[in-house]
Amino acid sequence: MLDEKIFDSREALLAALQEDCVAVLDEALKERDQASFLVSGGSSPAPLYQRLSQIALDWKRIQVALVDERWVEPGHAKSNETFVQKNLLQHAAGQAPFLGMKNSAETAAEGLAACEQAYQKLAQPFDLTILGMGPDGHTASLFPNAEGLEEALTTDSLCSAITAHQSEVTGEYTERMTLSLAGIVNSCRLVLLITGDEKLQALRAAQGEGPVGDMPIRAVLRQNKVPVTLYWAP
Ligand SMILES: O=C(O)[C@H](O)[C@@H](O)[C@H](O)[C@H](O)COP(=O)(O)O
Repeated sequence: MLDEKIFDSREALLAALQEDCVAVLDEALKERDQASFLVSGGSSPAPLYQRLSQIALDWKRIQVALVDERWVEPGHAKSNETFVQKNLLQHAAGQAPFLGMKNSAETAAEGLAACEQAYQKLAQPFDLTILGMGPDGHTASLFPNAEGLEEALTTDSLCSAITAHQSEVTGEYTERMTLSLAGIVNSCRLVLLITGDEKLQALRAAQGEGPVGDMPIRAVLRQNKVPVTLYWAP
């Protein structure tokens, strides 16, 4: 079941989503010592993170962690860790403890056990997870028919290693670490943040019939464990 919040502009979407994120995190901090906030990379969430970074939340009690990562070193232009450091972990949010996915292993598959061990220490279930979606129907780094996708959709672990088929969407960085489906639904709230008509059309296609493998976002849309809220603007 997808709760849809449709906005006339990205500005209106960002204002509403910022407010909703703050409310969820604030509420979590009232109930527990530590909250956990799982964040995707990509271009869509950048303005949201920039807004949230300025908000006076009790960030030192909010564990920020990645939804997925390209298997590149921090500092690399395509590193989600660097993207989150630059866009979210600034100003007030600079106090937040951060957990990335990239470690010293040669490959994501070799780094999986250490990543899993670290992620198991996060406050669970995650209080809020921000997901994006590509026009190919991927979310996190669950890419269509990727190597490791079947495992990522069935494992009980929080994390999975994926090798995507190279496409315009993946670019050359096809080796990924990602939350598994179990990791994604190990959240109290899921936000799906997409903009533009192309992605809305892709979402509508994903809501139709068809194999999860072709559009992995379908696994998130078809589960009924965690509420998913769509935030969309043109
Ligand atoms: O590592 C990544 O790129 C993201 O985690 C990925 O899953 C992203 O959410 C989608 O690709 C949408 O990205 P855009 O918002 O840039 O379209």
